[in-house]
Amino acid sequence: MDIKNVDHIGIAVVNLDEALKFYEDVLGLKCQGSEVVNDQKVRVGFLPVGDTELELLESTSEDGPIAKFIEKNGGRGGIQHIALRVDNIEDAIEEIKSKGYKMIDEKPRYGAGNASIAFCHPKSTNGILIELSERK
Ligand SMILES: C[C@@H](C(=O)O)C(=O)SCCNC(=O)CCNC(=O)[C@H](O)C(C)(C)COP(=O)(O)OP(=O)(O)OC[C@H]1O[C@@H](n2cnc3c(N)ncnc32)[C@H](O)[C@@H]1OP(=O)(O)O
Ligand SMILES: [Co+2]
Repeated sequence: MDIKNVDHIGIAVVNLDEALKFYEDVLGLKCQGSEVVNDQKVRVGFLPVGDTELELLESTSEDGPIAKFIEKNGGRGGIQHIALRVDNIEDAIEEIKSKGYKMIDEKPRYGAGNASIAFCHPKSTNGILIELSERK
């Protein structure tokens, strides 16, 4: 598998606009717009940092993965996943499965900014939720 770089770090936040005050006004990062990804029940804000990005994720639904993460985390946000950029996501999924590890997504799904994404199960990754991301 050819991992290019850390595509982004996914950070769950209770409220995106509120969280951006710290990341923009204090850290001086710039949010390059936001997007609702209905498939994941999230509203996403991207803040580039060098050759990677912080992905701030606010839940758009009480039963989405970000809402569940925040609930289990005592009502606070936190680092929810790390996304690695791959060349060919179908090949990456097949390689992980063929080596006996578990994918949450066995087929690529829509990701923010029109990426193709798939999550590996935390049980297969020593407790980290890893997202594979291929950008066109
Ligand atoms: C927009 C897009 C993009 O980049 O383009 C995104 O990123 S969307 C980002 C949001 N979307 C996603 O996260 C989609 C993929 N995630 C999921 O399918 C789910 O959140 C799971 C990861 C399967 C967890 O589901 P759920 O909380 O219902 O299950 P569960 O409570 O039974 O958890 C199963 C086990 O995984 C662990 N677990 C749960 N969430 C975790 C996380 N974020 N990092 C590490 N471990 C985690 C739990 O502690 C538990 O371990 P124990 O069994 O040991 O207690
Ligand atoms: Co992500």
